[in-house]
Amino acid sequence: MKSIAPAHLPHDRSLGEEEGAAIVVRDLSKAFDGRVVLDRVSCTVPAGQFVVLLGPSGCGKSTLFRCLTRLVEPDAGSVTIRGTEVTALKPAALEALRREVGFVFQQFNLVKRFSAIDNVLAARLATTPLWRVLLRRFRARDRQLALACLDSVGLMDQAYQRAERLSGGQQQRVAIARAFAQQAELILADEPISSLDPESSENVLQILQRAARERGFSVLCSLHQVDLAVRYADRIIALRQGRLFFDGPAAAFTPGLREDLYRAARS
Ligand SMILES: Nc1ncnc2c1ncn2[C@@H]1O[C@H](COP(=O)(O)OP(=O)(O)OP(=O)(O)O)[C@@H](O)[C@H]1O
Repeated sequence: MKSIAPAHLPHDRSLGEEEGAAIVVRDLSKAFDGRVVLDRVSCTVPAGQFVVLLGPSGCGKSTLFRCLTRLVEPDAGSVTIRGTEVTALKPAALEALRREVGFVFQQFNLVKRFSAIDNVLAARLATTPLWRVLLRRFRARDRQLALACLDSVGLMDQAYQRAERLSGGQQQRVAIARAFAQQAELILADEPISSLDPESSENVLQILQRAARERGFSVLCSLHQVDLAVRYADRIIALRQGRLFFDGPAAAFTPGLREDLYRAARS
């Protein structure tokens, strides 16, 4: 890995900032086959903020995402989610923690032949007795919650439509409604708009931004679209060649920094 300049950190990261944070990453490192992909990355996702993770292709964004819930095991460093040190958890506790995180993926991960509402109800599986799942007899309160979540992403009128009949943007909104229905308060969205058209992309980002501003969710979302990141995010974390390049308010991510971030990848 090439040597690069130190990270741009507009704030001094104080312990105060980490207190009550949704995610605290400390000195996280990961190598694949001896090649360093994350190199002592430290960053913070404050509670109740919409944070966008940026960086050139191959800089380690997905690896960082996966390390957060140990879908990929980091080699060193720590991750703390809402006060729990994820990197110290035993398997059962790790499973329980993962159920408390709403995941949104690029490929939506819906059951295509199920209706929108049944896909959202999948978020309630962990707390629903098996017989109810098998007979698709979800509790009335779970159905009400699922409908409210679909309403909050503008899809109440599509609740009984099969997922496969919805547009890509609508399917991604169902996936977000499913994350809301988990009542997880932390959403990890890995490139959620990469297969969407511009209008649907903005729609999805508005929903994630509102989830933070109006509902107090903490959202970490990786994107390739810097313009959209600057417009929608409260905070930006940027990686370059596996190292932290920037961690601060979106307003402090200047055009010069943006140019540096992507120029390094081209050189
Ligand atoms: N399981 C793996 N085994 C070996 N190498 C891997 C593995 N996962 C990722 N890598 C490598 O790690 C580097 C970082 O990959 P990662 O997917 O984290 O980057 P990214 O920033 O998310 O890229 P993109 O924006 O293109 O999705 C890449 O060089 C990739 O080839």
